[in-house]
Amino acid sequence: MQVNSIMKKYSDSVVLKGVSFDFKQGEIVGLIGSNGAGKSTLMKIIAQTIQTYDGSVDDNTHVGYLIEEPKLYSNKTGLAHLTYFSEIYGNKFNLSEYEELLKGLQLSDVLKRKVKEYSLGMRQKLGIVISLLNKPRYVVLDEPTNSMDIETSLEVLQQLRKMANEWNVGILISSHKLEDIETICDRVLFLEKGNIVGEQQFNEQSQYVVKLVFENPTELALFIENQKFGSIIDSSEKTIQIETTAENTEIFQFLNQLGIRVTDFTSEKKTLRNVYMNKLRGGYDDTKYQKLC
Ligand SMILES: Nc1ncnc2c1ncn2[C@@H]1O[C@H](COP(=O)(O)OP(=O)(O)OP(=O)(O)O)[C@@H](O)[C@H]1O
Repeated sequence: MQVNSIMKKYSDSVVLKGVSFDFKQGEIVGLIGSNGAGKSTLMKIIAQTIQTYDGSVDDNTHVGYLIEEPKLYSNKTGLAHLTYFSEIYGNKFNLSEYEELLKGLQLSDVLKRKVKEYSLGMRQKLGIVISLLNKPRYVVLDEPTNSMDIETSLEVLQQLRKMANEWNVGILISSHKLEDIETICDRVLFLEKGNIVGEQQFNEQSQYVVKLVFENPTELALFIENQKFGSIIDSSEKTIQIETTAENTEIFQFLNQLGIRVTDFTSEKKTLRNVYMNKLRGGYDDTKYQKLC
């Protein structure tokens, strides 16, 4: 799917300012950004529930979506919802096709219960299954795990990964739960004030951000000239930061070979939270998260 230069205005306020990106079937792409950044608006445009905007979205004819709360009927059972929504999409609901998914989401045993007896998380999970009923090539999920506990979120994320792999569905998922995004996504887009301001690719290997402080600029220059650990993300007179998959011991051995002793060394696992906070939000202030009462 190709999203081209999307612009959206509400009255005088421009909430999307020319957003472009693409994503493939089978790929899971995360969308993160502050409150009001424009994530839901962008997702509604892709899902075609908003139709007035500038720009274009190619290949969005087979899109399933769950944006905000799922629209459910409290007096109807889960099964009745699946039958009803399948019919809306012109299909007959075939339980065997969705059995594994429903089981994986712990919904099989509650399908005959009325939705008014469902917890928030169960409703959300039913909404996810409904979004998959029209055999979509792409699914857009706006904060699908926001009302779920850690274990339930993980169950859902596992099932979404399976859907992406086995049904070749491309998934665009937004969340403020960065750990969820990090667990499931192949790639993450950062949306701020209506613009995509960054992108992060995930690979299998752990990445570290290593900071080294040298005794003098000459030693720093010697290190830069010879190092093959990874890309340099920042450097000053005696300090350097690199992104690397190397373990600390490998770096120390290398420094020994060069005859260099550093005056400080820190290594931090690169998480989505520290990339997001450091690069895009001007730093991560840990003190804000100290006990507040
Ligand atoms: N129907 C609407 N009419 C007017 N303004 C709207 C409408 N829907 C959204 N907005 C405004 O558009 C901006 C983007 O909202 P949107 O819901 O897309 O952000 P978001 O990134 O999904 O936020 P959140 O993380 O809080 O869900 C906000 O300033 C919001 O107030």
